[in-house]
Amino acid sequence: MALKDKDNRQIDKNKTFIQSLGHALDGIKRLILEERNFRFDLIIAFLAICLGVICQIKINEWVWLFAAFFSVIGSEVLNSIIENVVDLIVGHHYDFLAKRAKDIAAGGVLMSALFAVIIGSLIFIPRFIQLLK
Ligand SMILES: Nc1ncnc2c1ncn2[C@@H]1O[C@H](COP(=O)(O)OP(=O)(O)OP(=O)(O)O)[C@@H](O)[C@H]1O
Repeated sequence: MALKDKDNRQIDKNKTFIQSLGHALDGIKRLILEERNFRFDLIIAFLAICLGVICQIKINEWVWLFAAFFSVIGSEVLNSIIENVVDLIVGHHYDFLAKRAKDIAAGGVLMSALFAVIIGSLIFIPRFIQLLK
């Protein structure tokens, strides 16, 4: 068993896979509950999957779609980590380095979102054009 303090707060390493999994699921729950942009990404991903099923996209298109999805999710996760670590270090004070770190992290999210828009457009726009013909 991992060591816990009187308030049941664990600070040492996980001892079992189940324990690690529990904390990882806690992290995902926190992202969903606390990060508005993360929820928005999940909704967009769900709509893209529905559209992919309706349009019967090819296997290589599914691969690109999921690559785009996980690229956005990955950068959102990195962005959240940076925001939390910066807030932990700086607290509620204006700090130029804090601004720089958070703005760069947000820039990373924007770039991966752009990548996802390009992938989505390459897959779906030709099909919409086909439908209009
Ligand atoms: N301690 C700070 N010092 C200086 N600027 C800060 C600080 N905290 C936040 N900022 C600025 O405010 C912006 C918003 O910060 P915040 O922590 O609210 O991110 P956020 O709104 O949660 O980001 P996201 O839109 O990705 O969810 C940052 O991008 C940064 O420009």
